[in-house]
Amino acid sequence: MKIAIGYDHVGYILKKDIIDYLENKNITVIDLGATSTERTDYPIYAHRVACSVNTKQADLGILICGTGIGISIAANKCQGIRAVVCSDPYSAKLSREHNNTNILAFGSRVVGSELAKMIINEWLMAKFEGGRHQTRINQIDKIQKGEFHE
Ligand SMILES: O=C(CO)[C@H](O)[C@H](O)COP(=O)(O)O
Repeated sequence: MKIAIGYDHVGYILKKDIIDYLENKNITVIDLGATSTERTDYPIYAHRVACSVNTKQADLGILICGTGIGISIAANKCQGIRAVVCSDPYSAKLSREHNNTNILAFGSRVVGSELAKMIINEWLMAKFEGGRHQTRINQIDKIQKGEFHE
């Protein structure tokens, strides 16, 4: 399993704990920055991680900014990306089971390291259920392509 991770200057604070956690699970981490706590712009890293997932260089992506909001909004602008911002493990689990999310985002100003790890663990353990949920994902894909009709 390969996971691409991206974060801005605020997410930088949490990134080492998260990368260590993933590597301890024998996951290959593709670190796409940022490179320091110097102020930067989160869409850059959202785009890098989304491209890594879309080109299948990574199986999944993780994004961190201050709240997880901006970086997940940016990722969701990329075709084929279903990014979720989570601050609780239950939502993370359901986001995979029902929504087949391929990017998990969270905020380093919202969750601490231990809660972030619990969220990641639930997200990674969960499996997409398909069936009626696939129908809805197909509808989302069509909305993204401007091809959706009721
Ligand atoms: O959470 C974020 C986006 O949703 C950013 O991390 C946050 O907006 C950065 O703010 P600042 O430039 O003031 O440090």
